[in-house]
Amino acid sequence: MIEEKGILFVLSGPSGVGKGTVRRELFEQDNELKYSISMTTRDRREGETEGVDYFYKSREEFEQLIEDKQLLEYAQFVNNYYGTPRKYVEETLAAGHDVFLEIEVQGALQVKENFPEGVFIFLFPPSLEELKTRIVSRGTESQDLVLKRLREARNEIEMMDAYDYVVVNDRVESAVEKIQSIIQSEHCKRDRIAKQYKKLLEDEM
Ligand SMILES: Nc1ncnc2c1ncn2[C@@H]1O[C@H](COP(=O)(O)OP(=O)(O)OP(=O)(O)O)[C@@H](O)[C@H]1O
Ligand SMILES: Nc1nc2c(ncn2[C@@H]2O[C@H](COP(=O)(O)O)[C@@H](O)[C@H]2O)c(=O)[nH]1
Repeated sequence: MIEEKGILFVLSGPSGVGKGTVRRELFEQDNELKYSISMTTRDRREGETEGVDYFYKSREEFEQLIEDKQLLEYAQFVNNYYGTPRKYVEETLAAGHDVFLEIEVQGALQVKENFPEGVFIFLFPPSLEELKTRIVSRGTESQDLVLKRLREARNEIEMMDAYDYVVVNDRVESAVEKIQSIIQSEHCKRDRIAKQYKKLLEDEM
């Protein structure tokens, strides 16, 4: 019997490129995908909700999660920890659902080691100038943190080659459309492989 596991999709990209915006729009349109809510030690922003945007943890709680191996991956990004709960991802994939992670690059590379069959998508800004405009106009970070995030952006962009797909977030709708096409084509690809595998098994019997 062929296992019908879900597909793991990972979206990364520099801070402020629009990952959250694109992901929320994608989820408005696709109710089959499951979003993995991350853990973080960063302070809750105005308008964010515990258990919707993140699970907010103290540094001690987060370090305990690391020690207990409850995280699939984790990273320190501009003074805070961020991590993906292992149990949710493994159980949801095993139940046959696709899981969507929105995480930074160091974490995505860890996921790739454990899930090389995952689909890795890098969201790219139309320009570095526009990236700066977006992160500044969001108005959630101090000037100092904006600068740190922009510095990190350059390192993240250098890792873009490790991804399967690069999508430019010029307009939200067109970025969402491109990601939907990627999801559909990955399903077609896996269906085709599963059929070939099934036929191979039948021929052998
Ligand atoms: N295609 C777009 N055109 C113009 N503005 C956009 C676009 N996509 C997102 N934005 C705006 O850019 C800002 C940053 O977007 P968002 O918070 O989604 O980025 P992010 O990549 O999730 O950032 P972070 O990694 O810091 O959480 C927001 O104010 C959002 O409204
Ligand atoms: N490695 C991980 N990175 C994560 C995770 N959840 C979110 N993130 C990324 O962190 C930065 C900053 O996020 P912000 O909400 O403070 O703006 C951004 O790139 C997120 O995608 C995670 O579980 N692991």
